[in-house]
Amino acid sequence: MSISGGPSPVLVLEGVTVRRSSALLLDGVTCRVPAGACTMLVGPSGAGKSTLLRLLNRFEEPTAGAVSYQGRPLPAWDVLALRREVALVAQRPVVLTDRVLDELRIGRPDLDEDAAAALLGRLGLPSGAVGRATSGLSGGEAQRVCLARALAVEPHVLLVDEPTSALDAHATKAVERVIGELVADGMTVVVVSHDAAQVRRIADQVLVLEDGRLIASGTADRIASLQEGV
Ligand SMILES: Nc1ncnc2c1ncn2[C@@H]1O[C@H](COP(=O)(O)OP(=O)(O)OP(=O)(O)O)[C@@H](O)[C@H]1O
Repeated sequence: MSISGGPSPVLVLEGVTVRRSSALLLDGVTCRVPAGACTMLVGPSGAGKSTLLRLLNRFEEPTAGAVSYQGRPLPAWDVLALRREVALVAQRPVVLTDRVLDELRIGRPDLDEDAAAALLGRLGLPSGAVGRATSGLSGGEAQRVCLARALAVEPHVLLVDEPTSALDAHATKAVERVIGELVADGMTVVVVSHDAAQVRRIADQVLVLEDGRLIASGTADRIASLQEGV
């Protein structure tokens, strides 16, 4: 149970600052990511959203402050073990193998073809996608293959950076539905989004970043009313 009595935080940031060269990417951010909920990171371009997301599985290191997962500071975790539990899907899809099935087996070599096809189908990809060459995937297809690759490992926490930025409305709906199902099944999901309507549809908690600082947090309704000046 958390100190505040709300849902237990699975990830905690305390006074996190990230400085690269002379740039201040994050400036003293303190926040909690509750377990089994969808937390969304919003804010203008360059606000530090991707940087914050990447801190959560040690693709970035803080210059000051600390991040902990399950009550343990991240440096106390074996980094590969951490990344199996806390999976990140980057904004730009990067495929590493020649075939979609091989891609989904990178972190889960025993994944059978039917399970892989079912996972892709949940994300709105057509049957047959599992047998395709990765070289012919569109940006939106590659984005979903990368999401499926992360889900194949069955992480406890899923970090996704603008997962629907290259998708049409139909595919966006499929991805949002899957995120909702994962959260209903107890997964913790953190999503970076620029889509205010999407935030209202799927966020349990919203963290608003601006110029590297956390300027507001709360439910989607609370954040919407703050932004409307109500
Ligand atoms: N290695 C780096 N060195 C210097 N500046 C950097 C570095 N990495 C990122 N930045 C800058 O830090 C700021 C925050 O970047 P970040 O990618 O976290 O923002 P963001 O909120 O995710 O933006 P967007 O919505 O455009 O994806 C940006 O101004 C970016 O140019």
